[in-house]
Amino acid sequence: MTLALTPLLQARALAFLRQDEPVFGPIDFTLNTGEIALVEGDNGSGKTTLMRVLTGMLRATQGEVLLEGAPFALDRVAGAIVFLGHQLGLKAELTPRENLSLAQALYGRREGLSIEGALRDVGLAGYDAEPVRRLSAGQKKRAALARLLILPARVWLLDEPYANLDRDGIALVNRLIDTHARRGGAALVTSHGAVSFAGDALRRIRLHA
Ligand SMILES: Nc1ncnc2c1ncn2[C@@H]1O[C@H](COP(=O)(O)OP(=O)(O)OP(=O)(O)O)[C@@H](O)[C@H]1O
Repeated sequence: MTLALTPLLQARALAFLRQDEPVFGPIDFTLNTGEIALVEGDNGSGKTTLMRVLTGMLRATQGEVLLEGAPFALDRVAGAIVFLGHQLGLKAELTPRENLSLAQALYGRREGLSIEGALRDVGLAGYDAEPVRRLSAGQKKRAALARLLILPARVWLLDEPYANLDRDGIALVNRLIDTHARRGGAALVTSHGAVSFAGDALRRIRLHA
């Protein structure tokens, strides 16, 4: 199937300043359906800050963000963007399965994949009834990856998604991103290494400290 190239996320002259000092930008980029962009930059160059601006956690100082062609609005973020950051957003006392049910209650449901299926895909079958606090760091990351799969949002913002993962887990992240892009989603990924997406859809956005 050939998907029409539709802009899912656009930044125009986007910049963030702290106490009048630029943290990043101004930058321009367009992320279309099926595209994967790698956000590169040294420690402190503003990669996480950019992610926070794109999820609405921080307000841009300059420029604008367009979400599916329309001006960024917080009430549209939940259905359109899913963020995987350093904080995984999992409730420690709930099991992975309960966490995923809660996420679907809040942010909607993607058709065609059950919670059990998603947990199986990320290698957590058998751990789905353990509270998250009893999982290893890599297993927690896998539970957070399963959340990407069961939500309808087409834009994935992944801040260091490879952290705490073994080789198999790193390959899993690459596979999930690649499949998501092929199905018409898009991903913006920060990483200090380990990126090897299949296909030639990878683009690069460079931030300077
Ligand atoms: N809450 C905060 N208050 C003040 N300054 C902050 C805050 N968070 C980040 N910064 C500063 O903003 C700059 C960019 O930080 P950011 O975390 O976005 O960088 P990064 O590119 O993600 O870095 P890394 O590669 O180390 O993860 C840094 O100089 C950092 O010290």
